[in-house]
Amino acid sequence: AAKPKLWYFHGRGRMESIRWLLAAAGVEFEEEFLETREQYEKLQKDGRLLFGQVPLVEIDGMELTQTRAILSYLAAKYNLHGKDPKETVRIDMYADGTLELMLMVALAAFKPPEEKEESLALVLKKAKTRYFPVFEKILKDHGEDFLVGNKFSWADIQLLEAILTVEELDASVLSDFPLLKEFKTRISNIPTIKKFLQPGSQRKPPPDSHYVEVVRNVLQF
Ligand SMILES: CCCCC[C@H]1O[C@@H](O)C[C@@H]1SC[C@H](NC(=O)CC[C@H](N)C(=O)O)C(=O)NCC(=O)O
Repeated sequence: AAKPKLWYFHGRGRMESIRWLLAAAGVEFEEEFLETREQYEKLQKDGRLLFGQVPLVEIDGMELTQTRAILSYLAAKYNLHGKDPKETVRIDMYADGTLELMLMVALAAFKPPEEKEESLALVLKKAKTRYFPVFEKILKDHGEDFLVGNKFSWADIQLLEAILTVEELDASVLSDFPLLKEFKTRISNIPTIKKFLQPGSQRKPPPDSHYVEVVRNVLQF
């Protein structure tokens, strides 16, 4: 079967969680990077963007947009969702929370310097006081290796992405969360994830000014 093809900017943004999920599932994917307004307008003109927006993922003969919908489809397809609706809703709850935190980081890149610093400080505060304590307690309460059903799921992938992203803001952020530290080591050593964390993988770097400029130019905002 054809490899999934991802259409987005050459940066993290809303697509990075999709890259993480595919990589963790051991699925090879291709990428088309939007660099010009013309590319974006052609996707729109060709009717490939449901609401005129990217991420766009071509997979299984479909053209999928809406990040959460894409992630849910991929989680189900690659057996990274729950075994029943009760497990799936917990995975969705945990993933939704970490996705919100990731989006805050992504959007901060587009703010003027002082606002950006403020936003990232708020991300760190929320990670330390809202999100990470919740996940530390979940791991403590059920004493299992994974967040849900003692089986590796999309929620674990999202949490690792969030931990590594927040550590880029403050390397000591896990000092009060011993179980999250162990979780990070455990999940990072899963072979497909270990490979994605090596240099040269399709994982994208933090946003830089060039990336912000390209996105602004393509989306004209
Ligand atoms: C670091 C880059 C992430 C920040 C920039 C991204 O976040 C968004 O604010 C913009 C981009 S992503 C690009 C943006 N896509 C979305 O907003 C998708 C939202 C959708 N609900 C989803 O979940 O996929 C876009 O196509 N906009 C065109 C426009 O709406 O007319």
